[in-house]
Amino acid sequence: MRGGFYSKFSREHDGAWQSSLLTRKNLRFYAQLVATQRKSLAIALVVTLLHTVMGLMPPLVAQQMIDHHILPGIPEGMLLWAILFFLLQGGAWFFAYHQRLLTQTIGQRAVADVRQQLFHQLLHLPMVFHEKQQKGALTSLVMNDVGALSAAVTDGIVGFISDTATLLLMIWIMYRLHPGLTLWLLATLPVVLLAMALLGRHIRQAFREVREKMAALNTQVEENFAGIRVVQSLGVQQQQEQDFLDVSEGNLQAGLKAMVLLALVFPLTSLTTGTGTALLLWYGGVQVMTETITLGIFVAFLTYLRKFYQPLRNLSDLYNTYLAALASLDRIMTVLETPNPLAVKDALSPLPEPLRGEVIFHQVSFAYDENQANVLDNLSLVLRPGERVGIAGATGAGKSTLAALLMRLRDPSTGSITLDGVPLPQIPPEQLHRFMAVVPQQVFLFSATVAENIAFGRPGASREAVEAAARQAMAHSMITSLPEGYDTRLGEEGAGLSGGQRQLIAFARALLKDAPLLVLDEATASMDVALESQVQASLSKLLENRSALIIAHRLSTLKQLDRICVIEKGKLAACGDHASLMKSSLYYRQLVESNVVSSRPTSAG
Ligand SMILES: Nc1ncnc2c1ncn2[C@@H]1O[C@H](COP(=O)(O)OP(=O)(O)OP(=O)(O)O)[C@@H](O)[C@H]1O
Repeated sequence: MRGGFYSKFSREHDGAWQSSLLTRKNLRFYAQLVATQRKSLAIALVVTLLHTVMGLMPPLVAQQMIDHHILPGIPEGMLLWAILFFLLQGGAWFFAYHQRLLTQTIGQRAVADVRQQLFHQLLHLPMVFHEKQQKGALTSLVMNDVGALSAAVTDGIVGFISDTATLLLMIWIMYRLHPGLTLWLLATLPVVLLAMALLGRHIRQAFREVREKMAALNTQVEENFAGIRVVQSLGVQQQQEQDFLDVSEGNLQAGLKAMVLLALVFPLTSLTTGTGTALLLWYGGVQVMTETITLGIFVAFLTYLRKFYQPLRNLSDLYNTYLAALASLDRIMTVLETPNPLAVKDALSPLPEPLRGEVIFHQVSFAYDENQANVLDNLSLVLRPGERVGIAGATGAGKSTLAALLMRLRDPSTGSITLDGVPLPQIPPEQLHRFMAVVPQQVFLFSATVAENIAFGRPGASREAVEAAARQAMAHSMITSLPEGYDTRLGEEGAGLSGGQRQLIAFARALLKDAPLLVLDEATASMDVALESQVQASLSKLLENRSALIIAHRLSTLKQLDRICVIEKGKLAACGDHASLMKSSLYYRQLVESNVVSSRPTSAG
């Protein structure tokens, strides 16, 4: 229940994080992120430079006041200098405020864009991708990793320029004031940089560990809640709690380690500022006494010194933030760049409307994994327009897989499936999915109202349309008996409804979609006998003017259909109506005799 996708990415990344700091790929991605906001970025940069310059002027004004007015005792003009000091300081604050607003806006917009891109990609990546991922890790990717990227984009670009400019300008001003004193101060720099680099490295590692543990914790929480029925019914809460405690402890320890290291940053900076100040007081003080420098210059230096280490610390923080983001960026890029084998292949050829609706499976073979045996084997089947075809077969014969291929949740390994002569991969997905409505074996309902769940396949459908579909699906009386009828809010994954009730809602959902082809995969399997009989009775009406592919075990369902096709171990064994199959297909006869295809109410679907 742990690690998986997320930690896999972390491990892959471990050896690479230092070298991949500024790869062209990463830079291109950052550039793309802010490409739509070039104007805001340019304004932010101008504002940043104004803030930098204005912020560094006041000590020079103070120096002028001390050296040219206070020490010689000339009060005239002092007020003007004081006003200038105030204006510069006020201007610096004004621009600092706007710089923050602008950079936050740019960063948050960029992050919202990435989140959107990721969500889009994840919604479109094929089942084979999702089956290999843990939901918690994907949630962590969309939330935490994108969040880590946010800091790098928000503070990164403008922050880097602002701090570098501040540092360089400050050194230049100080050098102009007194080169000797400046070089004296700069001499302390290598020690400070080395200390910061060493500490930074450990902090980065600690934070990476925190994020990995967090992802594992996320996965564990999500899986336990998603599988709460299993956990409770097996009575394994204690074991799960213990597992949680272990991961949580790991997370705590990693967090504490990171905090201890972070706590060292402030004393370290204070120590370096203190050392610098002590040196300046001693060396600079002597210079003042020997009149090598003026008191004004000395005071200006002291003021600059207080500001000197801040941009350095910012740059080091920024470096950490960027590296932290890099680990996330890697994971995000890997998902964004995962090729989608189900993507529309060649040039799209929108089907001429109205569709005839002929579906042809031509020599279709399919295996879930390259190394596994074919689940469908050279299967050819034609669904004529308006035809209702039943699919029968033993458990595991490949019936649901056939439906999944038709819905293009997966593509055949070999062979093709065409709709009106056009291969499915060339049909725009919206058009393909408008063509069919599905009632799957395992119904998924969202934590929304019953009405919203029914309207899921046709957003914006009116309440009347929703109710009409529910009536058609025999779901109306069940829904009106719920506490708030159609407005009853369901729990996550439809909690609060029985399996049969969920299937009724899925039926209504499919009918509201009003698609020309209805795919039912054991759609009545969870209903009780009475309800199922009602749905059965109205099935032929439901199927009026529609083609249908109906996977069923129930003889009464299959008998209503135009044709029954029997699948035996992934191969098409026979097709025909019930009577002819009983005569011609030994396998079908066996299915009926062994009650796999059954008229008894206990059988599924
Ligand atoms: N996601 C998957 N990954 C790997 N193998 C799978 C997957 N889904 C199904 N299979 C395998 O493919 C085979 C056919 O499964 P499928 O669900 O199509 O059978 P079915 O005929 O619909 O069975 P049932 O009547 O029990 O629903 C089974 O052996 C099953 O184990």
